[in-house]
Amino acid sequence: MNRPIASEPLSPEALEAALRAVGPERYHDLHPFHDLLHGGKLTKGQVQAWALNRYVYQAAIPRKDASLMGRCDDRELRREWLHRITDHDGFGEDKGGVERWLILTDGLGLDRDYVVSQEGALPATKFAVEAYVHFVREKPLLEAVASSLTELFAPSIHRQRIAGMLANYDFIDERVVAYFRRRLDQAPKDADFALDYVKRNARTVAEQKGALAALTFKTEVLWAQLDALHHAYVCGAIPPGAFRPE
Ligand SMILES: O=C(O)c1cc(C(=O)O)c2c(n1)C(=O)C(=O)c1cc(C(=O)O)[nH]c1-2
Repeated sequence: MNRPIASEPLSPEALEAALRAVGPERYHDLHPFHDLLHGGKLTKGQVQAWALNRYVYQAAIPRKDASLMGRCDDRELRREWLHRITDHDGFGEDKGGVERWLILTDGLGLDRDYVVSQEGALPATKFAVEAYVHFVREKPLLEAVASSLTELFAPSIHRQRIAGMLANYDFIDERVVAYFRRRLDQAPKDADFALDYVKRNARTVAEQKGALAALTFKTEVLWAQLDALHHAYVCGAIPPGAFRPE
């Protein structure tokens, strides 16, 4: 639950504490699908399904960041936000995070064109991811920034994933987990900047409630994707047209 905000705005420190408290209650590291994934309990086909669906999220991140920049009058914020797009799409020699994700799906034996086409992704994955892009495009800028704050909680799940998947699956190697190693450096810088921005700019009770609600919304975007994976690939209710492991 979000901490209730009374009639007085929180201090920046108390707001930070309230934002950080969302993670232990709602972040997707708590989802049972992640226990299965990191604990080596999935078949290769189920891991393929996760990677192929998660590609939809990866591919949308630079679009949502471009949306955010497209509506931002603050040059300093744009300067700081810009590298998020190149982190994923690449710049010059660096082919970027989307390419590293495709190295992961290549390593799992998935056909690149099929992954990139997103044809085999679950309906709920597409809806959840697109809801995030729309949220960032349409909500107040402060809430758009706050919705990225799940990244405060990402390094710990990336560390768990690297260690768990390397230890538990013979089809996972360093090349496949390179995406997550890179995020260990990138995510904390992004999250620190976004947190500082939210603390400086969420001054009224309404703005602080909006920031907390944005972060909660984002945890739901992530949770819904894992619910869909669990339903389809653990419970076995694969929707028509979605990827079917061999
Ligand atoms: O593997 C994960 O659990 C995870 C979570 C998140 C997140 O919390 O949104 C991101 C990422 N990874 C990630 O790799 C990434 O590039 C990323 C960007 C964003 C964002 O909202 O801008 N979240 C995340």
